[in-house]
Amino acid sequence: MTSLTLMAPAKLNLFLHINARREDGYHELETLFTFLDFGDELTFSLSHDTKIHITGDTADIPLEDNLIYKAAMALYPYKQVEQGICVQLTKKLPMGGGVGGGSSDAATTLLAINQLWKCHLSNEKLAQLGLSLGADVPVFVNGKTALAQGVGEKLTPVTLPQRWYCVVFPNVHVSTAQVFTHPDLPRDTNKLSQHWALSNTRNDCEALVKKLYPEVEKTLVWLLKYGPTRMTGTGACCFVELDSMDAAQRVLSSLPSYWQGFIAQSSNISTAHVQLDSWLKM
Ligand SMILES: C[C@](O)(CO)[C@H](O)COP(=O)(O)OP(=O)(O)OC[C@H]1O[C@@H](n2ccc(N)nc2=O)[C@H](O)[C@@H]1O
Ligand SMILES: Nc1ncnc2c1ncn2[C@@H]1O[C@H](COP(=O)(O)OP(=O)(O)OP(=O)(O)O)[C@@H](O)[C@H]1O
Repeated sequence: MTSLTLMAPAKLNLFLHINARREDGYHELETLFTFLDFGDELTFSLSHDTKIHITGDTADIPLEDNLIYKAAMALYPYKQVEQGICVQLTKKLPMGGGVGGGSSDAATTLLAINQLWKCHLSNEKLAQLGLSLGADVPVFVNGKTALAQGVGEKLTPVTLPQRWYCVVFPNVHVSTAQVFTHPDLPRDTNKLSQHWALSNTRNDCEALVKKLYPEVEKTLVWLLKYGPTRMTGTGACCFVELDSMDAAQRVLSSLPSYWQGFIAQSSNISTAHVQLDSWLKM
């Protein structure tokens, strides 16, 4: 088989605690990742030459900066076939939105090309290669709901109840590096590895991002009418947790037209992995 279509699902950080800043500037954190059944769509096919081609919704990202390209390049030394790869991207996740779109695209690319180029690398090796592309890539490669520690690479799988979410993108782009280098970011939350309820946790970036981007605060205040609310990652997306698809749909229907949003159900296994398993059984 020479082609494969997989989702690159969104993630939510159900909480994000920052425990310390390391010598290299990266932060020790504890965060609970869940996957959503909504994401970008990527179709991979072997190319007629030896190059890496990306078509579709590539926005204005230069080819060499695209995380899909970087992921393909990371696998290039392990390639066991002559051909290169064509990747057709349908982007549904807001870029720099805190839902991990770029990292998820990179992880899905590693999983797919590992098969098409017959690299035969384990998921552990793919996660290790992925970590150099972004702190969130390993959790997407691993594909299981997890508590992440370290800089995001030490993963402990956890099983969470499936819930519905309405995710809102407030139309502001938050730079992850700006948040992590800001002097006002709290960096001394104590480690916590149980009592993960939304009510017992927080996102340590939220107060700072609300201050820097009032639109994020406005979004959180609006969502709070409907249920427990939080920002994901370093923002700007915010989510509300709901009991049913109908409840999530009601929130989305009332969304002011100047914001974008989507609804999705959480899952303990990433859709990319479910799809890859079915492809392998074909
Ligand atoms: C905060 C999270 O969104 C939680 O899911 C991620 O850990 C960020 O993941 P990401 O966007 O893939 O992050 P990277 O591309 O690896 O890093 C972007 C920037 O964030 C900062 N960064 C990131 C992760 C981390 N544990 N500590 C950091 O200080 C660094 O300044 C880095 O230059
Ligand atoms: N395929 C890609 N899709 C999205 N962004 C990409 C891609 N390739 C490179 N990038 C760059 O990576 C940056 C971060 O993208 P991403 O969507 O992962 O951010 P994010 O949702 O904030 O992630 P995180 O929560 O991991 O910080 C973008 O601003 C963009 O310039």
